[in-house]
Amino acid sequence: MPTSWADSTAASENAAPLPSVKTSRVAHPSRSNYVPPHLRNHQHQPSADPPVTAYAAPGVVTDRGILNGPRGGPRIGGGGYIQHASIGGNYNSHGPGREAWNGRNGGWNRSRDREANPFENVDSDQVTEQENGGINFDAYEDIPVDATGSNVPPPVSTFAEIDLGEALNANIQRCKYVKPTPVQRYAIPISLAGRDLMACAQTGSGKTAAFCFPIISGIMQGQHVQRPRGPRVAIPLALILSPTRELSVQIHEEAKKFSYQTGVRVVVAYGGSPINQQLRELERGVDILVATPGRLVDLLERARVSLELIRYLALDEADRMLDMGFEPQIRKIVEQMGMPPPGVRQTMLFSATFPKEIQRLASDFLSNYIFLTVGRVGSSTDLIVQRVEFVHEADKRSHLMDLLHAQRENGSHGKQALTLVFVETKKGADALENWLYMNGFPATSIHGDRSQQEREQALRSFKSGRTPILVATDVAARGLDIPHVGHVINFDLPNDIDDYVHRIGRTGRAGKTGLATAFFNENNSSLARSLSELMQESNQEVPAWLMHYASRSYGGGKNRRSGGGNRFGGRDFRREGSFNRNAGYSGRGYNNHTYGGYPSGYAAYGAGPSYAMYGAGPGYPAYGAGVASAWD
Ligand SMILES: Nc1ncnc2c1ncn2[C@@H]1O[C@H](COP(=O)(O)OP(=O)(O)OP(=O)(O)O)[C@@H](O)[C@H]1O
Repeated sequence: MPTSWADSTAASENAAPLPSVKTSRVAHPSRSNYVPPHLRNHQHQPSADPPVTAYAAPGVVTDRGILNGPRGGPRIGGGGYIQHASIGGNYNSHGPGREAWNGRNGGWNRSRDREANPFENVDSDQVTEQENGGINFDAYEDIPVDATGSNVPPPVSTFAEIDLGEALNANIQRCKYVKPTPVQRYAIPISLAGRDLMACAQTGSGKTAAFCFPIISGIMQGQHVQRPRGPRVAIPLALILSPTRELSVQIHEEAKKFSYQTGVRVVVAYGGSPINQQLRELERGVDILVATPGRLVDLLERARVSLELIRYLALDEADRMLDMGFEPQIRKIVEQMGMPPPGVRQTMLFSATFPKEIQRLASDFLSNYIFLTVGRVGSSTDLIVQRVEFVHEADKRSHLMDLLHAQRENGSHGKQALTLVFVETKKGADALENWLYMNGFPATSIHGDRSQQEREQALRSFKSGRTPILVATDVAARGLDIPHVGHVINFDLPNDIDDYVHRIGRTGRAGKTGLATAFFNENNSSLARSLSELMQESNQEVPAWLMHYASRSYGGGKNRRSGGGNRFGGRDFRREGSFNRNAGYSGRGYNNHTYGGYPSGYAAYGAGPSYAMYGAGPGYPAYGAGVASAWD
């Protein structure tokens, strides 16, 4: 377990063993005040978020109100964030061509629109934290990095080494990003060189900026074709797709920060919220469209968006996007709606997990791409302390209660430390939220049966700390970057180990430490092997009983880790002899660069022998051509 990157404040909430449990239970709230979940949404007035409520406040708080609190307490309603809109200053134009296409075409009508300053809303705790140290990059120095493909552009060590444009650099500073994270160091130069990319890097390691920066910079500096001015058709230059609405909202917020005063306009479109509002935003011009697939297909079918000038396509959580549920929609968007083909557009796929079969599907969307892994593919970060406890189904609730009481008594659930509890089903989420409430724990929930308004409200309430427990289905498993999540509890374990990786990745982000607890029982036997492998790879203590289960289990069809072994290296599926789609992928010119713990100065590039190994870090053996990956 390495030292924490950043999070000295979280020291109390991570590695220390959970203390002895429960003493007293909180008195049940008065039933007369109890409002069941399905009715809670209808009785509140919009208001701004009140101050964070102490965890054991006398009133039990849900995301929609204090249910048994004192009279006159803060009312909680469905209102949005308070917007402190201010006027954006000059729109800097960078590089030739920017004015040419923006002023007259599909771009932003600057004279009419004033750009709100997205940095004015940044929560002050976050800023202070970042100013006080941000990421401890020392923890990254020996992270193994592997890049396969032809002529891999060299990485950078600082943002200053790359020409991202003055306005974007100013925003990077406003974000307090002092230097690029490892995935950014490699991915940004690759993308700026115009190359397609499939990138796999650990949760919370800064992938959003890794694909946003090159897109924004490219649009700022690019000579783009003039966009015809259709009456009502939006013609973006870049499309960023993500699997969930909340993640699209988050990417949009991030991208707006990065593109502040660059002249690049970012719009978001996602399901469950009024389409008319989104259409109005689109009509005002769009350079980068962030969207969920379903809503985008709707907009395309209404002919309100055209993809014919897409220059950049990014798929966040790309493996999820190409997994069974989404693949047909993604294929439709990418292959059948007029988007320029691979090689004409630039395509970037990012995730923390990339199963081999998904890589194969994804390669249809890419041209001569580079496969980049930063850290071990599909691994969790070592900064998350993982515990697995054997808990029978019938004992789960009381065990959860014990954990929460212990947290409370230890003061590790302070003002901002949040707990995310994953369950398998939507009904299960409602039931557990309810039960927590009945036991005096302020909780809210997020799942697919709640309205979008309720989902967003729940997330706000959780982020603000007003309801510091969020019960969630997998809808919250991927991508969400919620500061101060100190503990992720897998009340129900997922069936797929990759889902586990994403779930626990909601803590231990951006260099901070975190704690993940899983309740395991016979029903999870098929996960035992992949879970124990994952834990071993992340230097976690694996209980003997789990090893025992693992030795009896053959892995499930969905547990792609089955096979064991150290999986670093050899995971670009093109390395396997069977892949024959494009002769260029094998043999000459297809090189492998492994940078095991090299902080800078990557000497060898280009025409080395195929699968050459550069600076392999200790413990990360090189896999040559034809060596099977651990997924086999
Ligand atoms: N260069 C940087 N310096 C400091 N902080 C950074 C830097 N890059 C990103 N961050 C911060 O790190 C956090 C995690 O970033 P991000 O959400 O992009 O992670 P991710 O890799 O996409 O995670 P996930 O796999 O869960 O989607 C964010 O709060 C982001 O602001």
